[in-house]
Amino acid sequence: PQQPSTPRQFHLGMFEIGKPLGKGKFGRVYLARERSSGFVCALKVLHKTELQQGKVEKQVRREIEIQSNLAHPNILRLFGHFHDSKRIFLILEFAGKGELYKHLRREQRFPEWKAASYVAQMCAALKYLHKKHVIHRDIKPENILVGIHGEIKISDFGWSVHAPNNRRNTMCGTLDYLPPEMLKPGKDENWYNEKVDLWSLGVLTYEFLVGEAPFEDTPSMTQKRIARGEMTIPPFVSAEAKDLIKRLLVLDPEKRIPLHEVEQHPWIVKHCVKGERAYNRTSASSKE
Ligand SMILES: CC(=O)N[C@H]1CCN(c2c(Cl)cnc3[nH]c(-c4cn(C)nc4C)nc23)C1
Repeated sequence: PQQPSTPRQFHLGMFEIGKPLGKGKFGRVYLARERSSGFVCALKVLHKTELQQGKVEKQVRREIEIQSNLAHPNILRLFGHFHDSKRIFLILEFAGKGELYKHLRREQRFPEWKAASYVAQMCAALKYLHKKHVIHRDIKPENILVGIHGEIKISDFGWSVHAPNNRRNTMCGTLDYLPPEMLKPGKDENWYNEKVDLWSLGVLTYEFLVGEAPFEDTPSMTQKRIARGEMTIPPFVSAEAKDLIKRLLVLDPEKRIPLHEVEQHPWIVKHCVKGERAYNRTSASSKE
């Protein structure tokens, strides 16, 4: 009988392991090729002992559960997972142009057309996530990869949760992207919703255009500046881009510009030429 296209069970012997692609907090990622189909992927290897020591097994289980059920061009696919006695293996989509933050550091900052294109793609991905009541909660350049055609893909769902979330979470890593409502732990449980990703999208937009995060400072100063929404946008940033950043970096989560308005924002529309306008432009130029 015909072998099913996506076998239920994966195991290490099915893969030819290639060069190391890099390492995350708890695992290394290798280029890999599935022997029978020749399919190229990224194999993330997590060591069970490290996960136990880091008390992140639940987080990894959640990352697997959430990312396995997502299928969107701007979200890195998790095709499957398997484990042996010592390790857990995640079969991930391979992003041909690697980590976005490396491109950002190399280019210092992105031209407005490129930043707007990336923000529009982030919008599409976040709309898809929020429709499924998934909050990513860790949107930053380090968690975004670039596909072979220059499209961006959100990766690392280690911090994502199903909304509404009212669990106490200890944060690690940079504070730069945390929204104010996640900084001041409420008397009751930490209550926040999808709108935390809107704040992070604002920080990301700023960092794409300026080359550094808006509240970057010492950790204690960063917390203060986030809580007060204290940031300055340099004069080389266009008025439209400044307007969008200001509408996303709003202290009150309910007052942040919603995703469908972000994608209609003049700065996004101006730079993300839709099909027909692009067509008219090329047909017009061919008449010249
Ligand atoms: C937190 C984390 O896992 N970070 C990275 C490591 C590599 N990894 C990749 C993952 Cl998970 C998927 N695809 C990748 N492609 C690359 C890459 C491509 N080039 C040309 N250079 C690199 C590097 N890396 C990946 C995710």
